[in-house]
Amino acid sequence: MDHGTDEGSRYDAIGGRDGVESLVVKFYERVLADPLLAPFFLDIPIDRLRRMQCEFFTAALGGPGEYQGRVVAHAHQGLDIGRPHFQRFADHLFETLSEFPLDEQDRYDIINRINLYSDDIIGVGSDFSD
Ligand code: HEM
Repeated sequence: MDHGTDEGSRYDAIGGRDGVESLVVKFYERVLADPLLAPFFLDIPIDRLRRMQCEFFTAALGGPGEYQGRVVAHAHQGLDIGRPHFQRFADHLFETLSEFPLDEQDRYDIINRINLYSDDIIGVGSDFSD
C-alpha cells in the first residue's frame, strides 16, 4: 500500500505549518510581482489574505484545522477574473510548489484540486473558451 500520496502526508511533505506559511508567502510574492495579476490585489489587505490562504491550503493539503474564510465563489464575485488570470495564478502556484520537496505527482494533484475551483472564480464576464 502506498502511504506517500495521501493528503496528510502531503501537508507533512511541504513542511507542516511553517511550510504552508512559506509556500503562501512565496506564492504571493510571485502573484504580486506579475503585472497581469497585481491589479486585482491593489486594495486588498494582504496580511489577511495570506492568513486565509494559509488556512485554505492547510485544509486542502490535509493538515489540521478548518478554513474559516468566505466561500471561495463569494470571495471572488465581481472581481471579473478571466481564464488567463486563473491560468497564470495556477502557473505561479505550480512554480512555487517546485521549490518544495514534493514529487511531481503531488504537485499535479494539488494543481488539479485547485482547478476544481475554476468555475467558482472565473467571472461570468469572461467568454474565453478553450
Ligand atoms: C483556485 C484558485 C484560487 C483560490 C483557491 C483562491 C482562494 C482565495 C481565498 C481562500 C481567499 C480569501 C477569502 C476570504 O477573504 O475570506 C481569496 C481572496 C481573494 N482572491 Fe483568490 N483564489 C484563487 C484564485 C484567484 C485569482 C486567479 C485571483 C485574481 C487574479 C484571485 C484574487 C483574489 C482577491 C483579490 C481576493 C481578496 C478578495 C477580497 O478580500 O475582497 N484569486 N482567494
